[in-house]
Amino acid sequence: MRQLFRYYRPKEYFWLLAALVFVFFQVYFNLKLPDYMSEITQLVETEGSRMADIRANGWEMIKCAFAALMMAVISSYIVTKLSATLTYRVRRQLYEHITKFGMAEMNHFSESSLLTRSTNDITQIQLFLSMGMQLMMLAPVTAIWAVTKIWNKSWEWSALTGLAVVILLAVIIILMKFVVPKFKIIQKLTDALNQNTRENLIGLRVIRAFNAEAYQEKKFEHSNEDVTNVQMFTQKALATLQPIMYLVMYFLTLGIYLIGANLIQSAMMADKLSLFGDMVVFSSYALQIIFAFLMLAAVFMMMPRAQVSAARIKEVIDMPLSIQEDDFDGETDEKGTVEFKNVTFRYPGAEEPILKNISFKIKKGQTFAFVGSTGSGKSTLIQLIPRFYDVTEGQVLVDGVDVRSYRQNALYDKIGYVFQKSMLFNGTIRENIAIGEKPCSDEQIQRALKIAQADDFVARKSGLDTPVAQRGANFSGGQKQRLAIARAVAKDPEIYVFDDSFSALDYQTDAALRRALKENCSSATVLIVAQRIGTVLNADQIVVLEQGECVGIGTHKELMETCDVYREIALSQLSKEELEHASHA
Ligand SMILES: Nc1ncnc2c1ncn2[C@@H]1O[C@H](COP(=O)(O)OP(=O)(O)OP(=O)(O)O)[C@@H](O)[C@H]1O
Repeated sequence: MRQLFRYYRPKEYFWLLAALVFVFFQVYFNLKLPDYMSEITQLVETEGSRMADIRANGWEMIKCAFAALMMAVISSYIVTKLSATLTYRVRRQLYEHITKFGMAEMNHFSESSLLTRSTNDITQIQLFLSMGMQLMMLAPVTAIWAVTKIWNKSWEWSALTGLAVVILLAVIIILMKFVVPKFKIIQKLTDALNQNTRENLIGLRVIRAFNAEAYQEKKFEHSNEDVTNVQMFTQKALATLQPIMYLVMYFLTLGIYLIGANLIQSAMMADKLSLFGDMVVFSSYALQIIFAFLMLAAVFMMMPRAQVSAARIKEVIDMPLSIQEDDFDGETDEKGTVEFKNVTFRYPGAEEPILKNISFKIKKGQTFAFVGSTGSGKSTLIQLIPRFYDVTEGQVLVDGVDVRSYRQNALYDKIGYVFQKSMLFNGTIRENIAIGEKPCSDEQIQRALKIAQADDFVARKSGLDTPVAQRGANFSGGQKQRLAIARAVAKDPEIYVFDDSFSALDYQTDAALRRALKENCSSATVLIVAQRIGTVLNADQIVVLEQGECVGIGTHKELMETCDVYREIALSQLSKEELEHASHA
């Protein structure tokens, strides 16, 4: 929690100090009220008092109460503003750090946990700062001031007040012992609940199609019940605090009046009136002290929850980045080359390597295709080029330079990566295609759409201004793929990486798209991961992967003669005649 305060700038500490001064005056006015009460009581009890005096004291009381209210409003305003500023900055830093996360960090936390941490956990902190900071100032000032006011009155009254405070503290400590450990559990369970809700919403159509509502609902109910049970426990425990507090307060008032009655009875006639006034004042101050301790208790109740949240946020902010960028700006003599040198790769935490000792070099303008059975490591291999993961052994070089030496942006500038699952963002087609830092004119976008065979269906909709729903929900799978390809083309990169990006296209569109790419982007290097032999057989070189090992590199013709795995894949898709024909074409 303490570390959160480093997000404040020096001038904001001044505002904190100002809030403290306002709180100080608020307490001053609050604690002046019983003095006037005592004055009024004495005037009422004294024979021959003037009504005007009583009214004047009453008027002073109103002014004091109003002044205390004003001070409270101003200090709340300052504290609320300061807490909102701090949480804004924490949220921004959290977001900026998360955007630099590699896949390893994303897998470590999971998306839903990062979402909970960026929203719910930050709200906990904001709640604590806005309410807690105020109470933290108000409580000690009130308690200390009120104690000094009653210090020199009867010791019996003071002892009784002390006893009430001790009882309250004991109750609070016992409650905290039970409740605080549950806060950590609540945040963890909220993570799980969010994950469940998110999964259910994203997979709603699958759930319906498979009549799996009952099953998913049961899973959801389970998470929901877990959170509810723990929350019920904490709420029930905390709910006992209020009645106990009132009980202690009533007994304290009763005790003060009982002691007061005895004192008045045994006092001289002349002292009786002033003792009565003291009793009224004392009971007011004693209640203020009890309230102050309750406020502190509220702070201590809120603090552990906020501490848990702060620790969860800190865990993300302090997470070292597995991908540390270097400072090479990407200016190279060699252009458009990709080289793998004895690359071995193991996923973080996995025992077995997924890629074993892979080596090849792609020259500028060449097309390399990667084939192999599912799970053979094709996607993993190409993910090493933009450094989504770092190699375990060996080197990946782009334009002759190790990818680890690049500034991330400089490396990304060279690569147009089209993912296996096309990702479109809420907005328009124009915004989705001209998404990068480089400015992109409408002509460039239209050209990219044409190459990606997407111009027809975009024109049939509302052109570049066609709205795109979240995740591109208003487009078909093939349309989404074409838009994702157009996004890469508009970037005009040196190197294209297509991770099974033609799978949702029909054969005709697939062929037309590859032809258009060849005609318009002939100088670009292309890497294609594909399942269809038809997509890869015209590639300059085909790399065949089998369980993470490279079992063949060559042209379609060469591999048909030399590589059993390739021949098997090819023959499972096309007949001998078709393959013969394709090889000669
Ligand atoms: N994030 C990950 N963490 C751990 N293992 C992973 C991860 N992603 C993939 N794998 C494993 O790595 C292996 C290779 O997966 P990869 O996605 O590279 O295969 P692929 O050849 O592209 O398959 P497909 O053709 O089905 O897309 C698989 O066994 C998979 O289980």
